[in-house]
Amino acid sequence: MNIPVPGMNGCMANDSLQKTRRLCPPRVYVENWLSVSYVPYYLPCPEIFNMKLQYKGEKPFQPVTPSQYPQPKLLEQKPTELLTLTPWLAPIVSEGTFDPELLHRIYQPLNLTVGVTVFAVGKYTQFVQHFLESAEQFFMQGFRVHYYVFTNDPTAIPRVRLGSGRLASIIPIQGHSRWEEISTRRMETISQHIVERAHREIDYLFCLDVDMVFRNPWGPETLGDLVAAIHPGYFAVPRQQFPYERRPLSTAFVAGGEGDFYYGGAVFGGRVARVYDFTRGCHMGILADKANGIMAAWQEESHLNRRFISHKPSKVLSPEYLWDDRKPQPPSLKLIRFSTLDKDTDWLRS
Ligand SMILES: CC(=O)N[C@H]1[C@@H](OP(=O)(O)OP(=O)(O)OC[C@H]2O[C@@H](n3ccc(=O)[nH]c3=O)[C@H](O)[C@@H]2O)O[C@H](CO)[C@H](O)[C@@H]1O
Ligand SMILES: [Mn+2]
Repeated sequence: MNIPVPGMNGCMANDSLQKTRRLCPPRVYVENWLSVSYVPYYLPCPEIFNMKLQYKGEKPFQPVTPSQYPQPKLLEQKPTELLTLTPWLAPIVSEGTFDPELLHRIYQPLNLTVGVTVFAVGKYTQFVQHFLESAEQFFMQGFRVHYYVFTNDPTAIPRVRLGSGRLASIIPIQGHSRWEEISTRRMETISQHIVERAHREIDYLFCLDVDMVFRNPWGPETLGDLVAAIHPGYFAVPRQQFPYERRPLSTAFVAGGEGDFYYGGAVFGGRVARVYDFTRGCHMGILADKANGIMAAWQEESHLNRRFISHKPSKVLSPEYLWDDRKPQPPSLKLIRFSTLDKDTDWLRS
């Protein structure tokens, strides 16, 4: 009696594989009618090469969070001590939580190139010089850096002297009359730029606002798969008061008990492939909203916050990395690394 061995069925049963059939080894019958096959390791069994992994689509590799759990509070322990781990065990980076020299020695041999996208459309071109000069002083010192400056007016972008291993590309884009459109379109432009070009040129990418300035070192402690920064205005606020999009019609909708931190749209990043998925996902949400005639409360920042709830950042930057000059420095922040300038918003957006 011939008891088929499950693992061999594919090889033996396929009529089109007569040749293979001849190459399969004879079965050996042992006690209790157990059939055993001795299969040479390199037995040609061509159908295995036709077997493809069935990719199941996008599934976040992390706990999904419709569940209610207590809001993580950055100032949970003492008013001057920041939380250092999120509930999903991602580090929250702030001064004193890392050794900059050790991290430098760990990351330096990897020969990484870190990209930066920055948008300067219309009057916002005036921020580029200060942004780049301060970045040259403080951003990823000792690493290769590629700034991608997107603008509707390349002639208005100043030529800033860059250190060795650092370069800037000026990329022309279309301008839009409404500032909300300019800000929101960044998700689309960044994802396209990664596909068309940046994925070949950089390892990590940070996407930053231009109306900002670096004031202290920003180094490899910020590198991670997917990185978010806590917004300076909401780190001591109950989640119910976060300015999420609250209308269920929007794809950026966040329900009452949801949300970890309120993140700023001015700083996010990660490994280039992860930033691609992230910006593309946000862009899809923005497109769906457009089709439904709705603009989220804080434009792409609302979509970014929605996405970070279901696609948790692997690293969170404290407000040291996203401060606002219009606020006094609180005792909980030992230093300010990157901050929004006090700007004349009405004039800029007019
Ligand atoms: C600190 C922080 O998290 N800031 C966010 C916040 O307000 P902000 O007041 O910081 O927004 P903003 O005026 O800086 O605009 C965002 C960015 O878009 C670019 N831009 C905008 C308008 C324009 O005419 N030309 C131009 O180039 C520029 O790079 C600017 O930095 O909300 C915005 C969306 O509403 C974005 O999510 C910002 O990142
Ligand atoms: Mn800004």
